Amino acid sequence: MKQRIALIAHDKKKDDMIALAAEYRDYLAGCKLTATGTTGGRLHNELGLDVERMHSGPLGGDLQIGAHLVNGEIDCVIFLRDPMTPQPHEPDINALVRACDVHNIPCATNVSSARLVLSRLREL
Ligand SMILES: O=C(CO)COP(=O)(O)O
Repeated sequence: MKQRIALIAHDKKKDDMIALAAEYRDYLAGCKLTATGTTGGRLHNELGLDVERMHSGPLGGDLQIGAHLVNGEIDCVIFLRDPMTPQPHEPDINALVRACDVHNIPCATNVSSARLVLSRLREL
């Protein structure tokens, strides 16, 4: 079955997300991808990936992804958070990361951990 991966990046981490996704483009193209609105738009426009787009994060996109995850529809979350910038939707961000922990879903929150997770998933 296709791996179902959620991709999310805060604004200052979006270039990192694009570079990361470009590195794993062939693998990701074979996955079922879900993303928050702006992140998903860039992944589609710049890398041609087929991505199901939720609302933008500040408008509830993290919560939508969290709901999919709770329903058992997400296998892995790559969430490049910006630890240096306060976010208006901090409670939503925490809720998504918490949902990953509650449901034991891998959640990579920086590029190094994302590379480890994606490299391993690619081998499965
Ligand atoms: O804010 C975000 C995650 O918390 C990301 O949302 P966007 O991808 O819409 O910028």
